[in-house]
Amino acid sequence: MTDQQRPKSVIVIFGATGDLAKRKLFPSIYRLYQNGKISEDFAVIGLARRPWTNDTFRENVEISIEETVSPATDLEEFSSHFYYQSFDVTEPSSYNGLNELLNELEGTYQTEGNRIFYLAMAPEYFGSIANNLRKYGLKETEGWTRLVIEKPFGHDLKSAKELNNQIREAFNEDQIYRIDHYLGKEMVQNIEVIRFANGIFEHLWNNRFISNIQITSSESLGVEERARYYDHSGAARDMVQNHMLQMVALLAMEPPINLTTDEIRSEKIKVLRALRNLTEDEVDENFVRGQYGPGVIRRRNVNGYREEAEELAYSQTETFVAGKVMIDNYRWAGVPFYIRTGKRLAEKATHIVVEFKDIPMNLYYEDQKKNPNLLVISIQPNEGITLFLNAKKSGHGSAAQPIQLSYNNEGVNGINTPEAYEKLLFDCMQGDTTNFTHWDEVANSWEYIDSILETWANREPDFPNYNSGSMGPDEADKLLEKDGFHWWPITDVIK
Ligand SMILES: NC(=O)C1=CN([C@@H]2O[C@H](COP(=O)(O)OP(=O)(O)OC[C@H]3O[C@@H](n4cnc5c(N)ncnc54)[C@H](OP(=O)(O)O)[C@@H]3O)[C@@H](O)[C@H]2O)C=CC1
Ligand SMILES: O=C1O[C@H](COP(=O)(O)O)[C@@H](O)[C@H](O)[C@H]1O
Repeated sequence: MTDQQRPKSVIVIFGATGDLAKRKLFPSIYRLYQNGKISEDFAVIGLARRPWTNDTFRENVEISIEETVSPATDLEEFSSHFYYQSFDVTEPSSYNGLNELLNELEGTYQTEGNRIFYLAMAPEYFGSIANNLRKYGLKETEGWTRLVIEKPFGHDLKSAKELNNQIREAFNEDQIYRIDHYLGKEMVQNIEVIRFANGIFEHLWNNRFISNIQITSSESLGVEERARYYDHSGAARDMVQNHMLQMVALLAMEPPINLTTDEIRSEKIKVLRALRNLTEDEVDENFVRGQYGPGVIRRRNVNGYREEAEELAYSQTETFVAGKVMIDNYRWAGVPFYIRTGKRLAEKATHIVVEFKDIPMNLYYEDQKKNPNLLVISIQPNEGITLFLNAKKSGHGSAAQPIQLSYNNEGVNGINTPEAYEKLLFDCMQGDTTNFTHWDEVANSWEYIDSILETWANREPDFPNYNSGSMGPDEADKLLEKDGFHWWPITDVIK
């Protein structure tokens, strides 16, 4: 990439003293810089209320990178591109000051007027920030302007629509980048390639050959420092409405006619529109929620959710969701997509298991034990694909045994690395919205989740109902047992 081709811009981070900026955004920008993916002509403006100076900000940026990226070199030179402005988003006069700083930096760095506004703040501010950016002329530039919005995008369909209307008054859809960091994960992006670049899978990828699909995203961490946000959200809003349903969409979509953003998004939207909305009884039947109690994780005693912070003492918020998602279309009629996600589970891992239907008669297993073929897509911590087949047991006789064909994607990224954010920030700078969610995806996902949340709001949960260190409440296992299936173990098959 020549310097001319590298994206140039000023990145304005609202909420630059916060957790997301520290853990994901600064390290991502650094990795782009380190790998020569952004031009030397870049600047970052950090905004938040606390009275930091440029020096304090740069020191914090350097610390965050030292903690997350290795090796970290040239940190001083890198952090000299970072500027801080004490800024209260609720105070309109702040925006004039920001405009001045932007103009000044655009003179110092040849960023061609390109601006990214990254909203790494509580969602209640998103609408008014977008509006003020327009009102105070910050969008008027010779280059492009893009708005990156963190999740959660609304609290339900109604609030998401209101928020979207507010943002759309100031920005066009093609300027809005609604981030879902799962779409930046290497193996999530690989789902499309595995499906559409392999004849052997695509022919079998339907209700005639697949019995069920399981998606597990388990976390061993608890709520950590985010109790205020999380208790207002819960696992259904925090993980299912976005990351889990995005994975369902990628697994279930039809092949797009080409790889353009519009065609890919349009196929995903069709899947989300085909999700079977549930009646109250169906929610009871097909969805399970849980909240963690105390327990042991890797030989360490951990608190229950209600003991994590004072304000959680009587919380009714779910930290676990398992569900059976049905897609009412020609390809998937009758195939359950089981999803499962939760905090304080036995381990941190995200896996997809595609279980193929069994052969009509099994000649090779004396005990008639069934070993269906499985395709496992390992998303994290290790990345890869494993195909479980049956093959002859060595030696005499014709008995069969399960074997695995594995591909280990060498670029292991580990947990909690900025890698997904790095890719998405780069896409944003290139103007590529493919791996960001379109409003129609957000709206259809909310419509599905709303019916579940409305049912739950009318039921008193019996919490806590799973021990930390387990894989969630027993009901989550029963959900599959009723259909004659079971969760395949999440233990990483890719070593
Ligand atoms: N942290 C994470 O892992 C993830 C976060 N997100 C989303 O990212 C966003 C940010 O989350 P996170 O970083 O964890 O939140 P934090 O609470 O850590 O940070 C919030 C930031 O907003 C600033 N802020 C608060 N009020 C104002 C105000 N009136 N004017 C200006 N700045 C203000 C705070 O700084 P100050 O107090 O100095 O003003 C701080 O920098 C949220 O939407 C969250 O849902 C999404 C996925 C993961
Ligand atoms: O968006 C979120 O995702 C994280 C899990 O992300 P991962 O990349 O570590 O799998 C989750 O912890 C957090 O609660 C949620 O807001």
